Amino acid sequence: MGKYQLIYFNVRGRGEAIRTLLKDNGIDYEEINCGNNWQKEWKPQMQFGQTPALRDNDFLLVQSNAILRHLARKHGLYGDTEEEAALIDMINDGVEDLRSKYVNLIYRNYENGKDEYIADLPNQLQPFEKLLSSNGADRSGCCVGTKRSFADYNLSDLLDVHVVLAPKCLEDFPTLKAYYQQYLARPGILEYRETEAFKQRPINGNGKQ
Ligand SMILES: N[C@@H](CCC(=O)N[C@@H](CSC(=S)NCCc1ccccc1)C(=O)NCC(=O)O)C(=O)O
Repeated sequence: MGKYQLIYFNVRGRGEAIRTLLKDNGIDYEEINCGNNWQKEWKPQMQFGQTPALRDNDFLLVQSNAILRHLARKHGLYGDTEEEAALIDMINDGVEDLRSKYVNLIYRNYENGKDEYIADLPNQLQPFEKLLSSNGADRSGCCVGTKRSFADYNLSDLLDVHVVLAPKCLEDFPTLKAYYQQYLARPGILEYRETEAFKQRPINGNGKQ
């Protein structure tokens, strides 16, 4: 099997959960920055005219959550039972709901919407706190069961960008805070976050965070 190619802009955005899954699991991949000639060269190749995309040999896949699930199926990151897989899907869909709200704030309503968004953030984080508390995720670092899943990389990245937006947003959520600190302490994540590639990469495409 050839090396995976992750085709995305040089931002964290919807690509970072994929990058951290690959890095933390020692899965080799090539990063392709499609920003240089997006409209003419890359956009027409994409099934929905969007990125991120994962090239897996001759197989090209778009939609960030489909990419996460594809890698999870191939690399044992989708739980041990059908019920665990369903719960992982449920949490990942919850992550997608909040990520969509975050993306809309960042790109469409930052100046006027930031204060209201941050004020409502506890209501958005509470369901994750309750779900992860019921699973002892503060100790295991796993949102479902006792094995990390693709939803852990997506949720951890979501918490990461929200801690930048609202540094104290986890102070009232001890499980989420411990779970996020567990993520940051993972050797693969620590090593990756020390790279220049990570440090120089903006969170979003418009410079807002
Ligand atoms: N559902 C898709 C969404 C992919 C997506 O939005 N990709 C963006 C890049 S990732 C991202 S979060 N972009 C934010 C752009 C945005 C601007 C304004 C409002 C909402 C989003 C993209 O390809 N833009 C270029 C283009 O469409 O020509 C996925 O999860 O991969």
